[in-house]
Amino acid sequence: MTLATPAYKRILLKLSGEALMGDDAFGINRATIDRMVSEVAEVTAMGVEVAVVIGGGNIFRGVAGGSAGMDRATADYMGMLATVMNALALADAMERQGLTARVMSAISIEQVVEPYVRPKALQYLEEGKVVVFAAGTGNPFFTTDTAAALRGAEIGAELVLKATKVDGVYSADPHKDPTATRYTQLSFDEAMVRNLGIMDATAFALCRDQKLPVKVFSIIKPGALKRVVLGEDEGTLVYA
Ligand SMILES: Nc1ncnc2c1ncn2[C@@H]1O[C@H](COP(=O)(O)OP(=O)(O)OP(=O)(O)O)[C@@H](O)[C@H]1O
Ligand SMILES: O=c1ccn([C@@H]2O[C@H](COP(=O)(O)O)[C@@H](O)[C@H]2O)c(=O)[nH]1
Repeated sequence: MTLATPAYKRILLKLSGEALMGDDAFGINRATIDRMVSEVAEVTAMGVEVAVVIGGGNIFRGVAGGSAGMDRATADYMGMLATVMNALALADAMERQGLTARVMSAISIEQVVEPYVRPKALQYLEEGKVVVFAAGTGNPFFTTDTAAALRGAEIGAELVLKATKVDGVYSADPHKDPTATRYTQLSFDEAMVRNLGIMDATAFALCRDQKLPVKVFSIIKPGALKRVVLGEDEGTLVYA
């Protein structure tokens, strides 16, 4: 049997918090998280080093708290703590499927998870452990997409994989505009000029400046993660 050769040695996978809900209205759907983890296990089995940034939209978004009258920075800290909960659930699901996972938090919460220390994260990746980065960038007014760009650049990932509920970048939000069409690829500048809301401008700009390509693909579609890692035609490539 010939084993497929991955196109990348080290990747940064951004998992949407909202995608963890599955068909539920809120929180973490057990079957959904287990299925996502089994897809991650498939690519680690190919020898790919995987770091994950997990979102928090299934639990809390600072912008929603802010618009409801809360202090925005306080609401953002709540959002970051939501990502810690998701990271713990994800690492737990990984361990139950035989992966070794380490959660590293950008906010100090040492009784719960270890702090983010870059050399330690690199060591874990070299040892074949999956590193789950929690608490985003550790700063309010940012997003976990920006955390994915930041950590991706820091660890020398070759690609940021944005795993989400849609199968790529569209000319408009496909959940709002049924006539929107999907791009196979486009540049960061095009994505920013056209104000495409799939990632925030800070994340796009950081990836562009660091020449770190982003692949947007569906985490709902079975096997899509593996196909992206194998360099096959899947989702949308955003390049510098
Ligand atoms: N041009 C576009 N192309 C594709 N999707 C778009 C576009 N504009 C907006 N979207 C929306 O962006 C969503 C994907 O973002 P997603 O919710 O995964 O990111 P997120 O907010 O970072 O995740 P989370 O906070 O849940 O972790 C899609 O579900 C889609 O509705
Ligand atoms: O660096 C960061 C990352 C996240 N936040 C807050 O957390 C929530 C959830 O993150 P998503 O990227 O929306 O999944 C976000 O709405 C922010 O409130 C942050 O402040 N800083």
